[in-house]
Amino acid sequence: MPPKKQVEERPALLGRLGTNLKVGILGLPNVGKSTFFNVLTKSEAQAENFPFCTIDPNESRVAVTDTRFDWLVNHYKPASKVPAFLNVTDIAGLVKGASEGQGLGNAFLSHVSACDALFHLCRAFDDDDVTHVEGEVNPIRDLEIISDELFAKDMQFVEGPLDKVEKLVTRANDKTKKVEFDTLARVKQCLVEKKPIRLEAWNEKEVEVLNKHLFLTAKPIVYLVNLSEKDYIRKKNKWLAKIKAWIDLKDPGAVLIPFSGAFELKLLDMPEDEREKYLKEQETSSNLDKIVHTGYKALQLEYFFTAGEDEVKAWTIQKGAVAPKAAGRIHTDFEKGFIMAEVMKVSDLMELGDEAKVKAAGKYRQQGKTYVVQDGDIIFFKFNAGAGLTAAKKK
Ligand SMILES: Nc1ncnc2c1ncn2[C@@H]1O[C@H](COP(=O)(O)OP(=O)(O)OP(=O)(O)O)[C@@H](O)[C@H]1O
Ligand SMILES: [Mg+2]
Repeated sequence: MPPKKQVEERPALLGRLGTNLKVGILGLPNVGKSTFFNVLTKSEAQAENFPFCTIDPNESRVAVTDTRFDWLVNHYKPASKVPAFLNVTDIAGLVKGASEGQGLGNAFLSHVSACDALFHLCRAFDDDDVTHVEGEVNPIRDLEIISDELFAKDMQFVEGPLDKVEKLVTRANDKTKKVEFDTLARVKQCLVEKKPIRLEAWNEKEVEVLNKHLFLTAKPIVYLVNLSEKDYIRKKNKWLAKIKAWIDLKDPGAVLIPFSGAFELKLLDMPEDEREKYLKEQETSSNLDKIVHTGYKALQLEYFFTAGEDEVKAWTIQKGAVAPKAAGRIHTDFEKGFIMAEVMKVSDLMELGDEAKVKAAGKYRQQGKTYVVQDGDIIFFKFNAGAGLTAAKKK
């Protein structure tokens, strides 16, 4: 007998389609979420020492720093420069029982649902003046509380659709719903086992089903630990190793980044020269850039550049986007009339010094419709705008 045809295991992206994705800040009340949001996005959301200070979500965006972008700006000296941005949402604190309506309950969870990845912020700083809703500081317990609420909410989400599709498959013998039924049944099994949906391997058809539901435990998480300034500078805190062990066990592969709201607030208030002197003295640096990069990556976003004397710009795309899709970011006509993409790597340009040398080295390539755009490509699109061949102006 010939071997059974295997289901194609192509990696497919879990989550919403599009480039306007956002990271939400998740955590118990009063752990420093708004403080983090403010120092990150230079905003002035209310961040005071009382639980449920934030009720409605605050949204802002922060530029993604990139030395390659800076190099291009320095090289082309363009009239306009536009980096990539990370969209960030500060959400209300979640408490034990939120999935049953405690605290802000379901309103809160719908704010989480509207985000595509999460910064899970937990508190590891001691300060008797800052109220902890659970009494004393214990980030492991806090991580468990939040994680349990997300599992509980997903269980509520899956039960209705699973029930409905189960009836169609088992009673009405509707074969077209089989994949949906199997997928949702596996979702339920994951939740029973307390395995986040994001950790399970799904094929493309299953991902399609999952993306209709956008479960909370399907969203990637970056763990941030809010430390006192002193602990952040000395890179020591009694909870860090325990938190790392918890993540390795419950969410293997996820990233942990230490952070300090108090330290970042202090930096923000300093004039630049003073800040530099202080950082040198303390032999430390801010982790905000690293957090932004990690959040952007968690959203499965990347960018290509267009670069010229008019403009240097980073265009956000979803990982794995093919050239016409990327062209469509600039203008829908670029996608519709796509002919080819002329591509060079920013690393080649930086290494060789200018475009002519990149061309001479054979590293300026023409790519067709199936080309998967790579992070850091510099692209010049050619497209047909109906009345004949037009080259997209280098912007
Ligand atoms: N690393 C830190 N060390 C000491 N105090 C901090 C630190 N980070 C934040 N705080 C303080 O903790 C208090 C609560 O902060 P914040 O309002 O940012 O929390 P929140 O998580 O947004 O709360 P809520 O859920 O109520 O909106 C504030 O007084 C803030 O200054
Ligand atoms: Mg807040």
